[in-house]
Amino acid sequence: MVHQLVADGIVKSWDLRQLLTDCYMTCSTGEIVGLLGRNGCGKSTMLQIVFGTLESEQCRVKVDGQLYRKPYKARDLIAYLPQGNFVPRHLKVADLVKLFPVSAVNAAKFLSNPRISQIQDLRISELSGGQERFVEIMLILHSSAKFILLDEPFNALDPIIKEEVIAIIRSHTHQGIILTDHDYTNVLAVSTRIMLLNEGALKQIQDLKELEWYKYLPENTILG
Ligand SMILES: Nc1ncnc2c1ncn2[C@@H]1O[C@H](COP(=O)(O)OP(=O)(O)OP(=O)(O)O)[C@@H](O)[C@H]1O
Repeated sequence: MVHQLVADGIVKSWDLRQLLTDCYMTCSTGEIVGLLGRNGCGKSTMLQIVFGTLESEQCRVKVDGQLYRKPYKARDLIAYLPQGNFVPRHLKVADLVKLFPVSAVNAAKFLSNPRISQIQDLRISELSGGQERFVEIMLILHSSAKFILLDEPFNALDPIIKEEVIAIIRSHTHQGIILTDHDYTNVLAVSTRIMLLNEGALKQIQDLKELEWYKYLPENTILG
């Protein structure tokens, strides 16, 4: 069964500046929605509002028509990888699956990943920045949630690991994924649909040339 998340009428201001002006975002399971936009345009803000941890002037988040006021509190609904590191640093990698909502099957999959199994007995504080980010991405992707929000998943990862993460994200077709990252080439590579947050409005990108028209990319970046 395909599930659909709709975040409707997102309005958010900081002080006198209206950052998000009536944005409408959808994501179905099986989709990977790439959210692009310039620095400071409000991508992280939008993801936190959809997750439910940041208050907004207005936003209705519905999944399959049911309204959720605090989506993050609903069981198996939505998981969020924040921009900064979030796992407790004193814990061992193998113990994380006991703390986060991960099913037994998914815990086994998480631990059987070759990169994870190599470091499973180490504490988070003993990992490199890239290893820590990889662990966090894998943990969130292996949650039981129907929808996954990923804020800068490729940050700190080297090219080979980025490729692996792209393959893992693509394989999670039972979930709906919304991701944002400054590494736009990887966002374009992994996404099945692209949205651009531009001057407070969310634009559906049909033709990648539009990313130049909205001045997100320099002219002639997209060939053809
Ligand atoms: N707690 C806050 N108080 C005031 N302004 C804030 C707060 N949090 C974020 N902002 C402002 O909201 C704007 C959007 O921030 P946000 O982090 O959502 O942007 P972003 O598109 O994710 O940026 P980046 O691509 O640089 O990560 C920024 O101008 C930021 O200064």
